[in-house]
Amino acid sequence: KSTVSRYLVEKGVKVIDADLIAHQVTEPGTPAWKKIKDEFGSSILTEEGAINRDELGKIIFQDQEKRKLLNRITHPYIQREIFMQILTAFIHFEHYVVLDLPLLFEVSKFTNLFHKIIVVNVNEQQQIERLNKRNNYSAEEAQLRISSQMPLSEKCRLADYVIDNDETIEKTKEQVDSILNELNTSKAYLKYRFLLLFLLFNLLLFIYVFINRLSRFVKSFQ
Ligand SMILES: CC(C)(COP(=O)(O)OP(=O)(O)OC[C@H]1O[C@@H](n2cnc3c(N)ncnc32)[C@H](O)[C@@H]1O)[C@@H](O)C(=O)NCCC(=O)NCCS
Ligand SMILES: Nc1ncnc2c1ncn2[C@@H]1O[C@H](COP(=O)(O)OP(=O)(O)OP(=O)(O)O)[C@@H](O)[C@H]1O
Repeated sequence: KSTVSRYLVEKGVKVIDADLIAHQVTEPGTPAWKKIKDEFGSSILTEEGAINRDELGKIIFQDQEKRKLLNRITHPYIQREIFMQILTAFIHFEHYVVLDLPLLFEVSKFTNLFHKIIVVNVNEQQQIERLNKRNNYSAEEAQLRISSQMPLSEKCRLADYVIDNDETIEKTKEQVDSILNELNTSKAYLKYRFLLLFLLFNLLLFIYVFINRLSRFVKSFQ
């Protein structure tokens, strides 16, 4: 996913990266950081007080309940930030945004809100080898991470587009280009814009009603 997202950014596409947001919302001193520290103890902190991501990863990828606990702590903050970035993109008249979401199918109930879903597919052997090369994970550690998610084959079945990332990055980029060409010609992204207009209208309506009620409340004391 990240390899495809980096290429999309090179092409000028607005990409919202859930992993990056997950790192940001768990910075030292954030509400999520405090909750993680309270629930998992200071043993998962570095000497500087930051989340020791390797240590926490070891815990949660071996223990489903602890992974669910971490998800319950972090996902509300991640989702809120994702929504804010979508709204910002809309206000900046972005035609569309790409959400880089590792757990779209596992945690999101709103897959139908997405105009198109793209899954980056790779065979499991490649996945393990690349994780080993990038993160120095053992085959077992890589397997634990892979098993913590929906099987890629299932995600491919649910996708509108599947990018086959088994071969060279150049071949992957060619597939991205053809999807972008198809997307840029489709008018269906209007669905996204309508939805955000609707959300913006409701937000403005809520603010108007709230101010109205507040002014009447204040007057009642005069
Ligand atoms: C466990 C943590 C500390 C490990 O950090 P680390 O820097 O090693 O990994 P990073 O955050 O870059 O994630 C790398 C990949 O791990 C996988 N992954 C991360 N969190 C999860 C999870 N809760 N469940 C399944 N897979 C996950 C995803 O494929 C992700 O792309 C971190 O992943 C985390 O805080 N996870 C909880 C928040 C989360 O669910 N993030 C996923 C995207 S929203
Ligand atoms: N086609 C490819 N050929 C060779 N290496 C690749 C290819 N695609 C990705 N890689 C490398 O494999 C590693 C994992 O790729 P990437 O970071 O894109 O995966 P990811 O889906 O974002 O993984 P995660 O879910 O763990 O964040 C990276 O080091 C990346 O450079």
